[in-house]
Amino acid sequence: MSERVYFFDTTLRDGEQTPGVNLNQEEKVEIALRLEQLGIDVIEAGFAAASPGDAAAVRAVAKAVTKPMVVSLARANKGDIDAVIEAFKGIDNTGIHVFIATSPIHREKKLNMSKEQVINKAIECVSYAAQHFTHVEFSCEDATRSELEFLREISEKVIEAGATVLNFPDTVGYTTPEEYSELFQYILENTKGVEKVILSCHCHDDLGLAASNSIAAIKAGAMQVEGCVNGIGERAGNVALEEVAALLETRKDYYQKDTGIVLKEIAKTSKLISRLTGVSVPPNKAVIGNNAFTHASGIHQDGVIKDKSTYEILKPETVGFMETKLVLGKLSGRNALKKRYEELGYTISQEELIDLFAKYKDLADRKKEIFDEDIIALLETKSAAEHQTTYTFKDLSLQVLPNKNYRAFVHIIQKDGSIIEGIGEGNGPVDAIYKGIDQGLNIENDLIDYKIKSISKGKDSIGEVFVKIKSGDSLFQGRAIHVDIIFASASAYIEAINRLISIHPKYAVAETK
Ligand SMILES: CC(=O)SCCNC(=O)CCNC(=O)[C@H](O)C(C)(C)COP(=O)(O)OP(=O)(O)OC[C@H]1O[C@@H](n2cnc3c(N)ncnc32)[C@H](O)[C@@H]1OP(=O)(O)O
Ligand SMILES: CC(C)C(=O)C(=O)O
Ligand SMILES: [Mg+2]
Repeated sequence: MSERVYFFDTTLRDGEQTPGVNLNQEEKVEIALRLEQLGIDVIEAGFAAASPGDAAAVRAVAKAVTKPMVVSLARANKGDIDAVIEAFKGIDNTGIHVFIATSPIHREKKLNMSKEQVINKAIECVSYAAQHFTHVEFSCEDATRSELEFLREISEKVIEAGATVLNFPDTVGYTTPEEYSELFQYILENTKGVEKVILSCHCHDDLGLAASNSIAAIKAGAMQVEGCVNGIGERAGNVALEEVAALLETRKDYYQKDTGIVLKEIAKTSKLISRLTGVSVPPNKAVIGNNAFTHASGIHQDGVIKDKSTYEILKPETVGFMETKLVLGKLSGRNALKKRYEELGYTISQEELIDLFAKYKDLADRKKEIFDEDIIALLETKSAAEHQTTYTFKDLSLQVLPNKNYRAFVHIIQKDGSIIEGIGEGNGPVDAIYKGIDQGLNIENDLIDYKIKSISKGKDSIGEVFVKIKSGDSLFQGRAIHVDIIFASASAYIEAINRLISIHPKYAVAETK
């Protein structure tokens, strides 16, 4: 049978210790209500002794939620404990979290206390707290740099004094999965009265091991895991609770643990906390990052199109995200391109796909991100090419003249494959190019309109050029799209000229030139 793991969320206390984060009462209440939806068992709402504002927020949170137990942190001194008692006066389902450091470094350098003094302080404070609360968590701060025997000794004493939860924090993210699991095994095997309490783990991520250490503790017998949504917290942060929850769900086959977490609430909770704390979620963050369910490479995209389980161990819907995403880029393959066209409502044959894919790769080499507008534009390029009549733009080069004018050398391909060169000078590059085309093709017309706009997003967006030319009373338009707007400008102009010569007898000769 699966055992239950309790989730203790300290986003509102340790999470608020993230440099630069400051949550007011309203924000704490809003987050707490979300945490309740997420199925958190215990919410640490703050540190009542820290300020009158935090005491008020802790109280407001306790009044706002109904299901989770709400606790406040307190140092091992009467003043801090009294602040918690005061904050929770008259509110049910509240508790206290008392801590004192146990490691030699903290005892000697910070507290200036002997082992005996630390134990006596802990007993005195836990006893006092237990007179006011039925839920009393006691934490051995910096447990992972403390002597195991001392942890056992203080644990036995605080259990006797009335502690109901014992927490062994890896305060500075120093431990490793093997070592942390040995700590829990040692406490479980050697501590008198341990069967009466819940053992808890609390991991910081200084060496990137917070999730591994938490899961090792759970495997070794910890029944409660403490952490913050989005992994925020002091320094490198606390373990990201959503990672532990997703792991226990995904690997239930191995860990066989139940939790009260409503996984589909994860995305909403993460977004709210990111917004209210101002701490953004890195795109590659496990479970909640923007890229966590996004596939970018052709081989992976092909696999996911065939069956999502090839590259997804967790469904995005399970944790409240909308869907698996395939992003088109330089590394995508034909199958992903075809699927995107289909999603956009275009039916593409295999032959068309071969042609489009070549153009797509050419575009992807030039552009960082490919948007839907880009691939639709590729289809349009294709149909423009099909309509192509007499002339096609080949290439050009530009010179800046000493008088700041431009000289353009334009190469145009005729239907029979021969190349025409035109040379033109103008006060800008497009002016010079258009004069070069006119000169090469010996065609007179007036440019009536020239418009340019970007089709998709970003600095490397595709440009669309629209031109209108006039010959006699007739107007002819041309349109072209390309990453290079100079190329697009020349192609659009030549397209307009193709239309002109196709209906203008005067230029019929031009076709056979
Ligand atoms: C591992 C953790 O995350 S612990 C939680 C950390 N969170 C916070 O500190 C946020 C809230 N803190 C605060 O607002 C302030 O630090 C307060 C109001 C709690 C205390 O402020 P001050 O009284 O000015 O003390 P200050 O913060 O400068 O120093 C801490 C004092 O508490 C003592 N102390 C530290 N931990 C404990 C403890 N668990 N039990 C008893 N005393 C402790 C220190 O030795 C120091 O004592 P000293 O003044 O005699 O040297
Ligand atoms: C107060 C304790 C539980 C803590 O946050 C830590 O040791 O990291
Ligand atoms: Mg902490």
